[in-house]
Amino acid sequence: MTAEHSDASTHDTLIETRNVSKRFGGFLALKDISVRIPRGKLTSIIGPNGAGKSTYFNMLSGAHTPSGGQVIFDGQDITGLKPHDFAHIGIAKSFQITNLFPRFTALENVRIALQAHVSRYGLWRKRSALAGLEERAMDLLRTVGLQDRARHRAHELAHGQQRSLEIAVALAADPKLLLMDEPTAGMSPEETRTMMHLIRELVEARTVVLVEHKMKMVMGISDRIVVLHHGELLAEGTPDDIRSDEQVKRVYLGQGNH
Ligand SMILES: Nc1ncnc2c1ncn2[C@@H]1O[C@H](COP(=O)(O)OP(=O)(O)OP(=O)(O)O)[C@@H](O)[C@H]1O
Repeated sequence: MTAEHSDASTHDTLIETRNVSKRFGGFLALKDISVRIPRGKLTSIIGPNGAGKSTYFNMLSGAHTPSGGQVIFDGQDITGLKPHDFAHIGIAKSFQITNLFPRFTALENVRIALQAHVSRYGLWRKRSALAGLEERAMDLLRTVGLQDRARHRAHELAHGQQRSLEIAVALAADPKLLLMDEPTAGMSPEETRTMMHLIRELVEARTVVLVEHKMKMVMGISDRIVVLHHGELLAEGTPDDIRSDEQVKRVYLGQGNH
């Protein structure tokens, strides 16, 4: 199924790439990718190794500037904006690489992130904005299921809990779009289940895009799936569309991860 044939055009689009390409020297890593990511849904980007998933993710997060094409967010052309501007307009990302302060408690990590968000907008002048930070930090810890770990230092938390804490830190900026790069990487089956459940809960209030290797996992929780292959858009649609797509079957056949 291609972008033209999908029903994505009937959704309310939050972010969209129009004919986006990315060149690294002489190598074209992404070719004319046109995709609409619907608001309030979970969209997963999948594809075999080297398909261009990370490159595409980096386009959505602002880490890379497209070599061609446009990125439209909430109706505005944001192509070429600086990475920190992406954060300002409501795009947050949660990485595999930890960005926590390991010796600070879980609560302190989230409070610092909230404080950074509040001061960025000059809201610190309002005393009420600062006064509520601790409570809001606790609320965010509750959202990610870490309320019982608030006073634990980040480095004392289990791997899965650290990933959940990173999500709380990302949510501190109250993003419209949350981008997640392999949120269950290195997790135990139990931690993976908890994280999948959390991601589904997050989608109730915002738009989430994730890049994931685990095909089974994304099939179970995603509203929409984008499949990349050799830098091209191979297929796009609901998990059922993707499961029955002949081209996708061919690409994944024999890989043992479907
Ligand atoms: N900075 C770069 N310079 C040169 N080539 C790059 C760069 N980043 C990515 N590539 C190439 O672009 C292609 C797509 O890479 P990308 O990391 O986006 O794929 P991926 O689908 O995320 O792969 P994986 O599943 O292995 O992480 C690969 O062939 C990679 O070698």
